[in-house]
Amino acid sequence: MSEESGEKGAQKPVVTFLGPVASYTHQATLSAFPNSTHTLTPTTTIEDVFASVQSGAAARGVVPFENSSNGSVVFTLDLFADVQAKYPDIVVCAESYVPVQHCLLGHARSDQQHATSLSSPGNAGGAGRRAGTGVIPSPLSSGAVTPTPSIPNPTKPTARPLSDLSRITKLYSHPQAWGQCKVFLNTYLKGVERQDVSSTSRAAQIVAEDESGESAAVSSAFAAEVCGLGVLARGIEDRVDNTTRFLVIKRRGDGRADGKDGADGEWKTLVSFTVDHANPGSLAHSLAVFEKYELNLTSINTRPSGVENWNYIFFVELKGRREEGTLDGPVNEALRELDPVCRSWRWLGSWESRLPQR
Ligand SMILES: O=C(O)C(=O)C[C@]1(C(=O)O)C=C[C@@H](O)C=C1
Repeated sequence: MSEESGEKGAQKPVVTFLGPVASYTHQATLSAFPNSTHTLTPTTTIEDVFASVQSGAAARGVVPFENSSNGSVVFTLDLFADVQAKYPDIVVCAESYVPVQHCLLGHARSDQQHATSLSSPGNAGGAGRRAGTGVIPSPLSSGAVTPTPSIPNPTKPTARPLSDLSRITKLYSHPQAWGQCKVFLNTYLKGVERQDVSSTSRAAQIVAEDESGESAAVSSAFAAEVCGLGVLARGIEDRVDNTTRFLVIKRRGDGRADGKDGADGEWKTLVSFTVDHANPGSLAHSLAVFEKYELNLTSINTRPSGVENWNYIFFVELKGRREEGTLDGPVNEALRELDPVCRSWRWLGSWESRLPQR
């Protein structure tokens, strides 16, 4: 992403992001839009980000799109699907990859309390608050995981608790985070109730407000600092290379794409389309137009169409660029040929790839 997005003038351009502050989305936003040149405004939901950009209240918005181990952020895909036509002008103009290292945050116990709890007979015997749930008491455990039907081949968690977790009865996080920390959570906090909230930093805020000490959040070390929480475990994600891709959105026609014009960098394009499911070959014919113009499809996602059960909207990402305001180039050619073979389609933006080169 470049810093060139947003309007010029006396006022700093507004960039909205999924907040509150200290979310991973905030980190992605800071990496692209410094505070010194932009007004960064947190919103409560991903939909709020779309709404503020669509209305023009914000010049740019930053939303999570996909995680390397847990897949697509379906909330964002559904907003791009835009069944109610609320966000017709939203297009993607940049992307950012952020390494995500999750922590378990809570109220750290005093040394005295901690020592007492670790030496209590309940914990030494593996019982304690979650007796019978198969929880391995921490931090005395071996870190081994018992196979379950959902995890037939478990790996050991790489992280170990830094504090006693036996009093934790409720976990808060964004739903995307659970799937990124399966091994740690199933090992040390199996059976503990999980509450989905709007973001990982919101989870940290809620836990900070709960002085009982019985709740914990899957969130970031940054959020621990901002909310004054302790880090009960660090690096609890299943994979050390856990990374989330964020997209920057803008209104169509609002300035050029946030890349360097004329740069040799690789470009990506996102297109959505629906097909007539009763017509054999309609999906295959739709995909074939991209092959005809040698456009390399790098991903396909589907979501329920929202119109009729068992009908889908397809999202394809491809290598290539459609410049706003032109009708030339292979992406435009392919879209022209897509038109008669699909039911509906929408160009959702072209931007310069920021995928780190290996
Ligand atoms: O930005 C945040 O903190 C979020 O809660 C969102 C989100 C996501 O939806 O992917 C961002 C990064 C992590 O992958 C987990 C959650």
